[in-house]
Amino acid sequence: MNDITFFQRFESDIVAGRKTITLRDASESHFTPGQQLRVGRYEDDVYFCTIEVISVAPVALDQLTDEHARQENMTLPQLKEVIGEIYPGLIELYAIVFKRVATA
Ligand SMILES: CC(=O)Nc1ccn([C@H]2C[C@H](O)[C@@H](CO)O2)c(=O)n1
Repeated sequence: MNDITFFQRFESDIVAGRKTITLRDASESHFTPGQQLRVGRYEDDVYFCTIEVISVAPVALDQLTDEHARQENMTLPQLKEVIGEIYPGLIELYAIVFKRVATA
């Protein structure tokens, strides 16, 4: 059983440590620092790594910076486009900072 999923297209960035943050809605804001999460692919729920949560903090869409984008391994326009596709109309997000601690 996985604790969180990511779209398959982000798997290689997470495993390589290039993606160290994810922006989620309130339904996934309950994770706590120090918690280790089994990570699966959204499309098939296949486990691919374990991450440790470093921090969870609210962030508004218009407060996103180039630093958030860098941690996502994207540009800021790319990040805002992705968020708009996943969470249309959502303004209040939660930034989950993490590190990968194990791979499948
Ligand atoms: C079900 C669901 O919401 N799955 C998600 C949500 C977000 N992501 C990724 C996409 C971006 O890189 C960031 C910011 O939302 O997190 C995801 O992979 N899967």
